[in-house]
Amino acid sequence: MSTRIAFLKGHGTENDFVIVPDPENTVDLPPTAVAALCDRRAGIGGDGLLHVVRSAAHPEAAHLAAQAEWFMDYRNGDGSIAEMCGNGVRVFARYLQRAGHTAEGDLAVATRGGVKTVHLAKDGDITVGMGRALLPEGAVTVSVGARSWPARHVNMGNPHAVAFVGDLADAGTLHDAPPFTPAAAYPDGVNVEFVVDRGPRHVAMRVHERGSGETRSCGTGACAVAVATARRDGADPALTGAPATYTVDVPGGTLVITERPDGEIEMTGPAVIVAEGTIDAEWLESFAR
Ligand SMILES: N[C@@H](CCC[C@H](N)C(=O)O)C(=O)O
Repeated sequence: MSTRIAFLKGHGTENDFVIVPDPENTVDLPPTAVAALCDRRAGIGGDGLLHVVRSAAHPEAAHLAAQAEWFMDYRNGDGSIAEMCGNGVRVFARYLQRAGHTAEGDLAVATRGGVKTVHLAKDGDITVGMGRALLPEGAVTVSVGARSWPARHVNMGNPHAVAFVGDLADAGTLHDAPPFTPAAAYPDGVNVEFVVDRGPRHVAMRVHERGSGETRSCGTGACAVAVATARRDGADPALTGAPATYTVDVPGGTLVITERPDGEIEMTGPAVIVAEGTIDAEWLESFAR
């Protein structure tokens, strides 16, 4: 009988993840294996994968072990690595709570984008301290077909380009990554958000994610959108001295983002575990080389 590897499936506002609990970092997960697991027809299916590892057992996180017991080794659906995943970190925390590794209250999670503090309510939404946004200078233009819009750079640990459009349908099918001018603006790729207004401090977005394609939500993207919208609205908390809270609708639900005058950003949203099972290790190993 072949060995089996545990997995779970979860989502946050329908940004969905394969979760692989691997406390001692013994499961080989090269990009080909991650892409196979995330394949929606031939695998389990997901926008990305959450590899749950003790920080002390992972070479990229061992230096953070004193601050955070667990490391979110996040991978995009194509197997590429990203610095941070805002929906993923909530689902990661929900898994740790369900597995009995943490209780309600505050939990520190190590990510490639630094240590994040997650606040878990018993059954309710989860709030994450997402850190500060960086707003690099410079302009880019994002295009869909013959139309183009200026986009704002916002870095949430990972790169985002935020474009305000007249209608979310303007983004088209988003089957492919929208092109940029200048083309070399994002040598490591970028997540692109298209945004419309819904009301006072209330926007809606669609996103094309680096490494995953169009997804139904992106937590870091929603934070980038809230930050870019606050600057557009003249509501930059560093200038007004008042927190700015935005409701961001995504195709898979709603996220609430608050930026404080010190620049710290909090995101609140749901996180749900929907299934668990086992992966055939022989099948997975067939993608390892
Ligand atoms: N969906 C995530 C972001 C995942 C990483 C992104 N695709 C990247 O490559 O930067 C989120 O909820 O933040």
